[in-house]
Formats: sequence, structure tokens, C-alpha cells
Amino acid sequence: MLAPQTPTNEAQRIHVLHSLGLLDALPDERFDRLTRLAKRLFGVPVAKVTLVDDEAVFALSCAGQASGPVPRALSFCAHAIVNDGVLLVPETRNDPRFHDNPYVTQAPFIRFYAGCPLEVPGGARLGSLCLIDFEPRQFSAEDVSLLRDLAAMVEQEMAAVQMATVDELTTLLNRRGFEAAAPQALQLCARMDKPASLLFFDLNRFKQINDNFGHAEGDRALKVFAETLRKVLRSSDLPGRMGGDEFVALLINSSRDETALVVNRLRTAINERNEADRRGYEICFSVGQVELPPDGDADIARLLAHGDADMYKNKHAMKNNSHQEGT
Ligand SMILES: Nc1nc2c(ncn2[C@@H]2O[C@H](COP(=O)(O)OP(=O)(O)OP(=O)(O)O)[C@@H](O)[C@H]2O)c(=O)[nH]1
Repeated sequence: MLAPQTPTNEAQRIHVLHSLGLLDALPDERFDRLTRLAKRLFGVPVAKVTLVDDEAVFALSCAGQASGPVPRALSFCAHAIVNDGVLLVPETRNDPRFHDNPYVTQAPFIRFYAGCPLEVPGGARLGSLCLIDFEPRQFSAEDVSLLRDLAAMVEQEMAAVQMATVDELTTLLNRRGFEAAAPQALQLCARMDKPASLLFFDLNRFKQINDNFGHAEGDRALKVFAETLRKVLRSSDLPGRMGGDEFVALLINSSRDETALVVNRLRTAINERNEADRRGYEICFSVGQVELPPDGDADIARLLAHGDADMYKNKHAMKNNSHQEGT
């Protein structure tokens, strides 16, 4: 048996897979229509859409005999994602990669496999659309082409999910994308025994920008804020737009003091941008901060609620101060 190779873009691939949140919704009925169609068109006992994660391969949809996660080292689909084009195994017992694979030598005794890699925009191959039979089969060039067409339909569904997790205006993760990606990042911190911090931002008097300068200028201000936020964060941190003028950032392996430094850097960068742009208004923000110790509560909804509450408290304190100063 030969172990599957690791894709060259593995880290990015896993990041994309986790950020889409597909693994959290297994099995996913959006894909069932396509696996049912594949099963019927090819007359195979099993058709699946699989996702190749770090250690295991999961079925996002399965028509026919369902199975639990498969260790990645034993999975046919882990081979399919590093194969150019359809991976075709007409008789597993004659294939040096699979002849002694336990899924071939023991139940369910796979004899035939065809898997087309599934790629999302950006180039990450997340898994495969695969056909399985318990008898050897011949698979014509026409069959290969049909499997490719069906895989393209699955890819379209995946791309739609990807679009649903990214905020179109700022290209940061949207709430759904952030809530899907953050728990994975927090788990990583817990495993590495590192702290994490969540920042919750809300722009101040943003409505006035819309009212005084128009919605398009409001959009521009949101983009400037998102751009600046991205610049001051490390690439391993996770920024997102929760909606309206609310933004968040999950800082990985960042202590309270380090996180405070990031906020300072952001204030400086935004002030510099305000100075440089001189658009008749200033972008400014209130921020809430929540720390998560390495063994802390990794409930992202609760963290967001705490971050929001802390931001709100700070915004009110700031508003009270400005009233007292008569501004
Ligand atoms: N231009 C633009 N405006 C948006 C967008 N999404 C939400 N808004 C507007 O953002 C405004 C947010 O208003 P508020 O939450 O009251 O914010 P604010 O004026 O910053 O008030 P404070 O936070 O109390 O300072 C609303 O007027 C929304 O219509 C968007 O995508 N683009």
C-alpha cells in the first residue's frame, strides 16, 4: 500500500476547508442531489462527496452505503486530491497503491474506485466526488468526462458556500465565515497551550458619514477600516466583519498586553490614514477586548457577546467623556 502524498498548498487548503464550515454540517443535503444523480447515472452502489481533512476523510454526502470518517492514510480520496484529473482504479486488487488496503482486503471490499478532485476558487482541492463499486469495472473516456461534469456541479455548490462566508465589500470573513473558522483557531491555541484574544470593533458616528457624504463614501470608510485592520494583524490572526460597522479579530497566541499593542498600532494606522485622506470626516472606532487563557472556554458565541459588551461599555464611557468636555 502506498501512502497518499500531501498537496503542496496543504496549509492553505486546510485553512479554506475549515473556514467554509462544511465539516460542521456533515452530512450536507445540498450535495445529496448530486451524489444521488452520480449513483444513478453510473449505476454504482456508492457515490460520495468527500472532504479530506488533516487526519481523516469525511463524507459530505453519500448516496448508497454510508460510512464514518476514514483515516486519511487509508483513504482513496486523499490520493485523488493530488492526482491530475480523475483517479481511476478499475480493479483495486491489481493496483500497488491499494491492493492491500484494509478497505480492499476487508469489508466493504472495495474493488473499483473513480474520484474527481473538487477544487474551490483559489485552488484548494477540498475532497473528491467519487464512485465506489464492490466489483471491478471498466470506465470509458466518456464516463470520465461525465464524472468531471458532475464534479464541476459540486464545485459550484462549494464555491457558493465560499461566497456565503466572505463579506463582499471588505473581503473579510463575514459572520458565518468567522463563526466557522474561529473555533478551529481556538482549538489550535488550546492544543498548543497558547492564549488568544478577541477584539470587537464598532466604528463611531459611522451613520454620519453615510448621511453627510453618501452611502458610497460610507462603503469606502468600511473598506479602509478593513484594509487597515488586516495590515496591522499577523497573517495567522482572524479578522472578520460581523455586519454594518462591526468588525472582529481573533488574535492567536496573543497575551493581553500584546493585544493592547495591536489596538494601539491600529489607532495609529487609522489616524495616519485619516490625516492622509482628509475627506472631511475621520474614521474612529470603539473596541472591546476579551482574553482567552489556553484552557479557557472556547465558545465563540459567548466570546463575541463578551467582546460586544466590553466595546459597548467603552463606547459609552467615551460618549460620556465627550459630553462632559462639551464636544
Ligand atoms: N455605507 C454603508 N453603510 C452601512 C452598511 N451596513 C450598515 N450601514 C449603516 O451603518 C450605520 C450604522 O449605524 P449605527 O450602528 O447607529 O452606528 P454609528 O452611527 O456609528 O453610531 P455609534 O456606534 O453609536 O457611534 C447604519 O446607518 C447602517 O445603515 C454598508 O455596508 N455600507
